[in-house]
Parts: sequence; C-alpha cells; structure tokens
Amino acid sequence: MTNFPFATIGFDLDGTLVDSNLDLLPAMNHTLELAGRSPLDYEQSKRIIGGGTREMLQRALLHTGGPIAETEMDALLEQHFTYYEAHLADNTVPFDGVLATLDNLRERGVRLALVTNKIERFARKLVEALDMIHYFDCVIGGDTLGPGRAKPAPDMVREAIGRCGGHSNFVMVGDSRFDVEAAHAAGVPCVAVTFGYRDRPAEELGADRLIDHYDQLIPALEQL
Ligand SMILES: O=C(O)COP(=O)(O)O
Ligand SMILES: [Mg+2]
Repeated sequence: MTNFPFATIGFDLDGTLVDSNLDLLPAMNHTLELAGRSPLDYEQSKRIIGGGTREMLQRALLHTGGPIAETEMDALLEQHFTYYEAHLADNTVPFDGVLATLDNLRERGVRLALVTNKIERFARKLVEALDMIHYFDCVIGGDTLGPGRAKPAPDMVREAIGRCGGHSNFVMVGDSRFDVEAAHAAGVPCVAVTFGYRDRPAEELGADRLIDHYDQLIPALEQL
C-alpha cells in the first residue's frame, strides 16, 4: 500500500462508472409503452435516474401524463425488471478512462466497493457482463440492506466501510445528489463526475470535488 490518502473508495454505478442510460432508456421506454405513455429521450432520462428503479419509473410517469396507482405500479415494475434484466448489458459501456483508473487504484492497494441504488442482482450481472466484477471487494445494491436504507441514507456507505475492513478513510465517487448526501450523512467526502445523471447542475450537488474525466480522479483524491 502506497501513501494514498484513502484505504477504500465507494463507486456509484449508473452514470458514474458506466453509461447505463444506453440500456435504462430503452427499458424505460418499453415500460412507458406498456403503460400507454410516450417515450422519453436520453437527456430527459438522465435527469430521473439515481434514486432506484421505482423512483425512476414514478418520475417517468409523472413526465408523461401523471402517476398511476401503487398496485398498477408494482405490476409495471415487475414487467420493467423482466425486460431490463434481459437487456441490461446490450449497449452499456464504462465511461472513458474508468478501467485504467480502477486498475491504477487496485495496483495501489486501494479497496473498491460498488455502492449503487441499482438492485444488487442487476448490478452484479452488469459488472460481470462488462468484465468489471473483479475490481470490487463488495457490491451493495439499493435492495441489499432493505427498505429505506438506500442512498441518500448513509447505511450503504457505512456497510461498504464495514465490509472493506472498517477503515474510515473512505471516499465516495458518484454522479447525483443521492451519492453526495449519502456520503456526507456517513461523514465521508464525495467526488462527483460532471458527465453523469442528475437533476441539477453539477455545481449544486455539494460535492467536495468535481471531475470532468477519470484522468482527474486520482489527482483530485490526492488533494482532498
Ligand atoms: O438505479 C438507480 O436508480 C441508480 O443507480 P446508481 O446508484 O448506480 O446511480
Ligand atoms: Mg448514479
């Protein structure tokens, strides 16, 4: 282990490590069609990803005509999951520089945790399909800890710290308010990528540092 300032880094998945909107959007549009709604475009869907699938679909429905009853929502969500599970790695790719950065961090002995509001099973399936699973010491999804404990609650970050050896020198890397709020609620810093998915300007996320490309991540972490 070099004198790198962080023992563990928690990475968000959607919009941070991978451009998964390339598969989330077609899945969402498939589901909107089932509900008799019009499709969203790539930029619209970027603004509604981050709080888990149910919230994403609720927001998609709000944008396209209004909410539906909770019972209908449960059925629609199931259909959405079936479609997305079959297509989650059709088009999704890591953002530029991600793999080289993760290689570099592993070589430094840094532990990496995947801390995503995606359902754990889908997150694992996606990073396996992209041959990225080997980077992570643990995978914590939005359903891993049970209801009410997904980001922006601090629980997933605390769980990642615990599962990666309990070292408090932990930093979160994310793209949305869910990541920044979860990190800060857990008492750790957060670096945000400016190219991800969010519902407000990057400058308004409250992140400790912003990066525009993965080339900037390690220098940013060294300056935190
Ligand atoms: O599934 C989501 O809504 C977001 O997932 P993320 O936490 O990896 O951005
Ligand atoms: Mg994200």
